[in-house]
This record gives sequence, structure tokens and C-alpha cells, in this order.
Amino acid sequence: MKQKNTLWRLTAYCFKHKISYTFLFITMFVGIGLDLGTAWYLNKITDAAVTQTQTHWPLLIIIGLIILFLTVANIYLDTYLKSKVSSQIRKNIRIDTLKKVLCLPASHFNENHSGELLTRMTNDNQAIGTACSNTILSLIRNPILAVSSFIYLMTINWKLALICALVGPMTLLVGGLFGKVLRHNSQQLQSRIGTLTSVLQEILNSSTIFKTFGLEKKLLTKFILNSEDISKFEIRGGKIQASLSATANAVGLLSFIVTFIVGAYFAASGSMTVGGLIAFIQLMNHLTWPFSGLASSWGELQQALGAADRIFKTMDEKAEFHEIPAHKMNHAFNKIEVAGLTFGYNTERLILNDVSINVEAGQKIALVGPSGGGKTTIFKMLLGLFEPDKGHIQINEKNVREMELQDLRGYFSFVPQESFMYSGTIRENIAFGKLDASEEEITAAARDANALGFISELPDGLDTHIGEGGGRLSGGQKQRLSIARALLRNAPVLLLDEATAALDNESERLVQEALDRLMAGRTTFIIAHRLSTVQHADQIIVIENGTVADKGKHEELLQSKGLYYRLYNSHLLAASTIEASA
Ligand SMILES: Nc1ncnc2c1ncn2[C@@H]1O[C@H](COP(=O)(O)OP(=O)(O)OP(=O)(O)O)[C@@H](O)[C@H]1O
Repeated sequence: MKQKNTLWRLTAYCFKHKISYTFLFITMFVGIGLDLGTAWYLNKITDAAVTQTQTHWPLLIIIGLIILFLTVANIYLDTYLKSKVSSQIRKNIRIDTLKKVLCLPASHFNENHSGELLTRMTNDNQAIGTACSNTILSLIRNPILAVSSFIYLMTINWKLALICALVGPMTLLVGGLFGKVLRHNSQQLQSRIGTLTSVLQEILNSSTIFKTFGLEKKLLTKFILNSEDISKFEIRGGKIQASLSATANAVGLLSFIVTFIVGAYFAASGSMTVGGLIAFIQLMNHLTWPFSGLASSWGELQQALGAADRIFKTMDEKAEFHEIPAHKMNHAFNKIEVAGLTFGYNTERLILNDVSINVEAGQKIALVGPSGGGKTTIFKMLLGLFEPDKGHIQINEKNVREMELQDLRGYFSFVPQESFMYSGTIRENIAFGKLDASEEEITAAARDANALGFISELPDGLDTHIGEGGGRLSGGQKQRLSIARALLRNAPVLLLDEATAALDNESERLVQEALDRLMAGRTTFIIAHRLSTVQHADQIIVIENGTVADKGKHEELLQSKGLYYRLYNSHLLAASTIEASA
């Protein structure tokens, strides 16, 4: 039932995307006609040769050349059109899958590994493309060719035609038997390829770590284990495919031998001409082999349906948006109220418990507290990446649940701890803050972020390619580009996760200056790891184990001698120890 549904869905998908099979069907029918025509031609020309009839030779030679020309042209068109259709389907599925992925909620990325998705968009996509062109067409073509060959064979010798026709159902049975096993194996294989892709991705993204920690051997062992697992399923798949082909071919070959012997007997006894026998042998290929071909095509289709199942599973996931959201900006901001916010990433553990925060426009709010307390999770809730289990967040007195997500996110700009850069140029990376930014705006943002100095020293300036993940830039340079991006976005509320990575004094001064410009006049939430930077905050909120342990201004919190006081003192102690040892 599930297989049928997937097949129908795939067919409906092709219709929806107007994948045109018209010309492919034309080449398919022309191909069938040419196969039958070739058999007829062999019949005629052999009989003419055997009986030494001279009269029709010129005509037969012309017909032969026409058949040859049409066959070559048709094979060219057929192959070209199949690859065109396959490519169109793969392109559409690739784009639709990514469209869907871009609309999926953060919880999806939390629960699924990116490697799985990569496999879906590469291997699964490839398998579907092939199935929707070559495989489907041979599954349609082969039975039609078999039936028309059978009818033609009946006109030559009905007894022999009936013997050949018995083989078809046998090979079909073989295909049915092996197809299911193949599909199951393919599902197992694809899921392991997903895991391997994830492992590979992590290895490739961690060159500094694996070199520093000498993890090469360990990572290689992990990769080998995963590769061997894949190899096991590939070999198993190969065995099933080999058994299928061997059995189907054995049945086909057997029928060929039987028919050949019986046919030769009929020809010798005069109940059939030699031309008839030649045509018979030629057509018999189309009667028996199509069925053996059917068996392996069926196997391929099963594998592709497995791949389509996985793609459709992604497409059926619950999304945040129905369509890719438009870039949105909301400038009118008055206040945020977080009340009784309670949340857990899963049902086993509460991460935030009854957190309440009130913020007026223009205020600076510092979130401080022990690691793992839930500060970043508050940011994620503000951005609507996860929904609260209890409590609410209101912006301008409107519950964010009643807002479109792109409206909610339009209030915010985010400067993460680890600046994320896309591969491309510096200009592109800054302009992600405002897609239609002018040259002047980009330059001004770069200047205010203290980035123009290093950019102008690069040979290509703003057009410098920064490599994968901005790998050709230093940590401080990436941070300043990240700030430039946020400046350009010009959102009223800034979420700033203070970088913990140690920068040298000069770099830190440049980043801090840029941040001061970015925060000026903006409501800012800062996750502060260095308590020295939050003393002038309008509110300091101390988060511990998902609850608000303390709240107030720097002096008030020091006087109340709570958690903040202890954190501050240990921070001072750490700072003075570092100074003393320097
Ligand atoms: N995506 C996630 N899925 C499941 N649990 C998570 C996820 N992100 C964080 N957690 C858990 O939630 C808790 C709070 O994490 P969070 O990142 O909000 O803390 P934090 O206060 O920002 O910590 P830090 O100061 O170290 O950055 C942690 O115990 C963490 O293990």
C-alpha cells in the first residue's frame, strides 16, 4: 500500500512540475515500431537471400537504410530526452527539498543530523531521477514490446510464440520476489550513508582540532567502521541484485535455447521459413528479455521508491512556514515582557522554569550566570525558534504566538559568540544584514564595525573571497564583519552573545568599540561572560539552573550579596590572578 502511495505521489509530483514525457513516449513507441520493423525486415531479406529472389533488392536496401537511420536517430533522442527528464526531476526535488528544509523549525535540526539531509539531497535525489526516466520507461516499454512481439510472432508460428510467452510470468515472479528485499536493503544502506556523511562533515570541519589533539587515527577508525558498515549493505545489495539478474537471465536463456531448438526443427520440417526463424529469434529477445529486464527494473524502482519515501518524509515534516518567508524588518518597538517562561527541549528536563523579564525600549539587559543555566535558550525563545511550554513573551503588548514568525524575527538582530560566515565575498557577508543595501551603506557598516581598515588592506577589498566558513579571516575580523552585518540590519532589539574567545588587546578594543556603536540607541540583551562588561547595564539578570536567581543593577546586586556577588568576586579573583602571573 505504502509503495503504491509513493508511486502515485511521485507521478503526481511529475505532473505538478509539468515534467513532459510526451516526446519520450513518442520515441518509445517509435522504438517499439522500429524493433518490430527490424524483425520484419530480417524476415524479408533472409527469405530473399535464401530463395535467391532478385526483384526486391533495391527496395529492401533502401528500407534497410531507412530503418538504420531512424534507429540511430531514435536512440539518440531517447537517451537525450531521458537524461533531460531525469535532470528536471532531480532539480525540482532538490529545490523543493531545500525550500522545505528552510521552513523547518529549529526542533527539526535539533533532532536530525545534517548528514541525513545531505544524503537525501544527493543520493536519494539521484536514485529518483534515474527511476523516473530510465526505469519507469522500461517498465512501460517492455510489456508493450513483449505483447506486440507476441502478436507478430503468432503470425509467424503460433506454437513457438506460445512456448516463448510462458517465460514472461516466470521472470515477473522473480522480480517481485527480489524487489522487496532490495528496497529494504536500500533503506538500510541510505540511512548508513547519511551517518557516514555526517561523520565526514565533522572531520572536514575540524582540521585544527584533529591536528592539535592528534585525533587522525581515532577519526580514521570511526570512518572505517562506518564505511565497513556501508560496504556490508552494498555487498548485500549487490548479492540480491546479482541473484535477481542471474535468475531472470537463466529463465530467459533457457527459453531462448528451447525456442531455438524447436524453431530450427520447424524450419527444417518446412512449417516455417528461414527468414521466419531469424525474425523469430530477433523478436524473441523482445518477448523474453523484456520480462527479465522488467525484473531488474522492478528492483531499481523499489530502491528509488525507498529514496522517494525518505524525501517525502522530509517534505511532510511540520514546517514553521508554508512558503519561504520574506525578509522582514520591524522598527516600531516599545517593550518586551517575558512572563513565567517555562521550557524544555524534551519532556525529560526543564531548561527554563518560570523566567520573567520586563524590558523597555533602549535598555541594556545583561544575562549572566553559570554555564548551562539557560541564557542562550532565552535568546532562542525570544527569536521564536522554540515555543514555550508555559508562560508567554509579549512584544509591544502582543503575544508573540499571535505574530507571524517573520514579524517576530523582524524586531531582532543577532551577534553570536561564534561569528558565522558564508563562503563568498566580504561584501556578500555584510549585505546579509540588508539584502538591498547600497555600496555606501555596506561601506558605512564596515567602517562603524572597525572592519574597513583590514578590508582595505586586502587586495580585493570588499570583493575578497573569505573561504568556507570565513576560514581565511581571523576570529576578531569575523566578529567585526558579524557586527557590520548587524549594524546594516538596523533592528531595534539586539541579541548579543559575548564572545569568550580571547582576542589580543588591540583586536578586543576594535571589537568592543564596534559593539558600543552597534548597541547605541538599541535595546540590547547581552549574554555576558565577563562581568566587567555589564556594570552599566540597566538590568542584570542572573540565570541559574533555568531560573532567575537574582535581578537588579550592578551595585544593588553586589549589596544583596547573592549569586551575582559570588560570581563577581570569583571573576575579580580570576582576573587578578591572571594579571599577577602576567
Ligand atoms: N539544542 C539543545 N537540545 C537539547 N538540550 C540543549 C540544547 N541546547 C542547550 N541544551 C541544554 O540546555 C541547557 C541550557 O543551555 P544554554 O545554552 O541555554 O545555557 P547557557 O546558559 O547559554 O550556557 P553557556 O553560558 O555555557 O553558553 C544546557 O544544560 C544544555 O545542555
